[in-house]
Amino acid sequence: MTSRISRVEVTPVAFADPPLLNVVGVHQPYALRAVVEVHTDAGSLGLGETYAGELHLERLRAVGDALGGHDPYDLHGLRRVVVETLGRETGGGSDSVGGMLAIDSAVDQVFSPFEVACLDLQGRETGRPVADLLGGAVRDRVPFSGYLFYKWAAHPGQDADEWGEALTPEQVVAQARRMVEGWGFGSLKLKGGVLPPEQECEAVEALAEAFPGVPLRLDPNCGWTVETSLRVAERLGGVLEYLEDPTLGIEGMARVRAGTGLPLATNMCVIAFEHVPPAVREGAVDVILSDHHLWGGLRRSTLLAGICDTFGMGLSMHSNSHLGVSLAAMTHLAAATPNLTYACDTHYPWKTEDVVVPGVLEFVDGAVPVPTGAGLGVELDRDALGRLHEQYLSCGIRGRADTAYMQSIQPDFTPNTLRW
Ligand SMILES: O=C([O-])C(=O)C[C@H](O)[C@@H](O)C(=O)[O-]
Repeated sequence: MTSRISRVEVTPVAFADPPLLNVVGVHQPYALRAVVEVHTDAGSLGLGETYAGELHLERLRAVGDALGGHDPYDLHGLRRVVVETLGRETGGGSDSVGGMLAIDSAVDQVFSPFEVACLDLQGRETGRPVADLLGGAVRDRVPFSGYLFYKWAAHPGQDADEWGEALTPEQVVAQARRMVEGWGFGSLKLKGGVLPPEQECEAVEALAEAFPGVPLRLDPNCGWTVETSLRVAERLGGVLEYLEDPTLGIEGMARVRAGTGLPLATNMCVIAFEHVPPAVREGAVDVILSDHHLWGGLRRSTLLAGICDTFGMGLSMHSNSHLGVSLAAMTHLAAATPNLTYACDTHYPWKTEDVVVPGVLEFVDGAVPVPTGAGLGVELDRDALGRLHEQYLSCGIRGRADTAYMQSIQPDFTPNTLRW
């Protein structure tokens, strides 16, 4: 008998997050995620993880309510349920709302954790890892990049965290050393857009000197004008493997790319399939950072990989603060993506709490061995899930607000987008 979805649980959680600085402000003391559980009448379970802003949670719950009786192997039907449910909610009708990027991208973001959960469930029922359901693993370990941030020593009113302050090139190098020694990362990415570009160039040059031969990336999240981007590209041309989102928009990125031989990467001007044709036409980017949370799940991310292959573009992977269910999904996806040409981003080393039972997702030489168990290969730690849910209820944070949080500390702060 075919199993049917009998129950969906959506549990928002909050986990401690250090004061990591970026172009729009600083991370709040807690990052939010939602854990999605899909249960069937046959007693099977599948897990997904996603963002946990309030509107997103509402949408997840609405879809969860609509999924009773659905076949967890029918992923096209699952997408139809998401489209119909969100369409009802917004007054829009179907997936072909074209130019309405907001609803298109909401469909992808809401669909993603349910698709991951259904694939996890299918894998558990068939005894196969999720990578096998995506075409099979082409690698048994997935390399990740050490993700460096400028940061304060502590959130206001708290004791210094174990990482300490990182505002100078020396402190950034010390942070990198800790990442490399602790996790074995073989490439490093610095989140920029925080300090004037000359200072960020000095930090990258210090990294190059401290870690000769290690591929480096700098990502100012559109903090710079085209002219500044070109100046930085010239200065760091011999040091970076790619420069990520130096400036705003497809047109701006195309102008930078026309003036430099340094590869340009993005997770900001190409974040949906409809952005690919103009980006290709304009010659805006060399590398796309995929993200299954944003691009509509694991199978659509493999579609994106095919498109990158077709157009000779490189493929890397983006991350936001996340927990173990997401890391497992990212790892299976990367394992089953032959043309993943760069080490993936991950925020994982920055978290001190998780919802999965430890032991499966251990970094070895900067890579995560692909879990070999059925499905995603990770199990929920129900005590931890309960604890982090309580933390969500008590922390008062209900959405990501890096700028507002920064302004509560530095009232005259405005985002650094195109500042320099
Ligand atoms: O590569 C990126 O743009 C990111 O990783 C986005 C994240 O939100 C990052 O900026 C952060 O965690 O502050």
